[in-house]
Amino acid sequence: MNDVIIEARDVTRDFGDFRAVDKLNLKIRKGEVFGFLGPNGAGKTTSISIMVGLLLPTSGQVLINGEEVDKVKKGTIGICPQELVLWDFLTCKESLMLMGEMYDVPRDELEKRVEKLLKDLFLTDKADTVVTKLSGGMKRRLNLAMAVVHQPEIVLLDEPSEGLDPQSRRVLWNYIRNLRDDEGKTVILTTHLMDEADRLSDRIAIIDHGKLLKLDTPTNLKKEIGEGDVVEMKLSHPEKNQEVTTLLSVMEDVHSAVEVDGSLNVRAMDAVGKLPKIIDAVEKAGCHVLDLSVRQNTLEDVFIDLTGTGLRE
Ligand SMILES: Nc1ncnc2c1ncn2[C@@H]1O[C@H](COP(=O)(O)OP(=O)(O)OP(=O)(O)O)[C@@H](O)[C@H]1O
Repeated sequence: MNDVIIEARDVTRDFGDFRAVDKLNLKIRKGEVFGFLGPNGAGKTTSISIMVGLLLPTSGQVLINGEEVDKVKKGTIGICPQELVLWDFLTCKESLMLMGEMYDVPRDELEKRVEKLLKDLFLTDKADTVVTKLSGGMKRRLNLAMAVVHQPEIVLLDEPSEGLDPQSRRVLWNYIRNLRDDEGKTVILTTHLMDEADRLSDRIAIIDHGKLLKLDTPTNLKKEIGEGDVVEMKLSHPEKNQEVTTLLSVMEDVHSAVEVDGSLNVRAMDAVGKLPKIIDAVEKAGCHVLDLSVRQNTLEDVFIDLTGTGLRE
């Protein structure tokens, strides 16, 4: 489990004079689900594309199983890109068979594999349906099946939940867990959904503006910013948000107070017990609370703590 399967060393990628990935150093372990979490444009797709050899870095190096990424043998990696790549006029079964043939999967093995994939991804009753007649969620599931038909060691999923309804998302999440638990695959995924990163990943790399800000397990990431709760408030006079934030930041036992998308987020131990004092501070600034909720720390709070802004999604 602790064997390193992919290592990025000082990976940097420029597009003209724009730096999309800035000195990325990380190791992905065999058999883990590794999540890249960051807002749109953070550099997730660029990073993972370099890590699996789809894109060259401007500088730096990527090793897969200790070898330069361009020497890795065909079929080691299965890629499920953000945009669907499907053959419109083939059926689900035909698409999977063709993909398997392209990877030289032996015929009898391939037939069994295709049957299992259709079943695992709830596409059996669509086996003979052409791609153009599938729903968006079915197309996404087929796209994933096509990425893994040849049993790659590493599976790369770029924003796999994009556009999926909650039911399809659950099917997908269970399947991703199965890939790790039953098939021993290493799964790398990108997402800007905190919930998805939290529930699926063994470890998460939080990136923004091309830089790796933090890498740890979801539990450790949340622990690091402190146990406790977050009070979210909307004030009657948003122009006073900054003033109230300053007042709250210096209050005893308040870890932090920041403005996020027009609301105030206050992190504190025993936030409920602190509410009278928090509300008092708001009133002292000459406004009142319009809306208030108390919740536990999430990865978004970790992100805010690291960057001072929300995930913007
Ligand atoms: N081929 C390219 N040419 C120029 N700029 C690019 C190119 N590819 C990516 N970029 C820029 O690099 C930055 C990172 O893009 P990237 O697609 O890696 O982000 P991302 O985190 O995957 O975002 P999203 O969640 O929107 O997919 C963006 O500012 C993007 O505009």
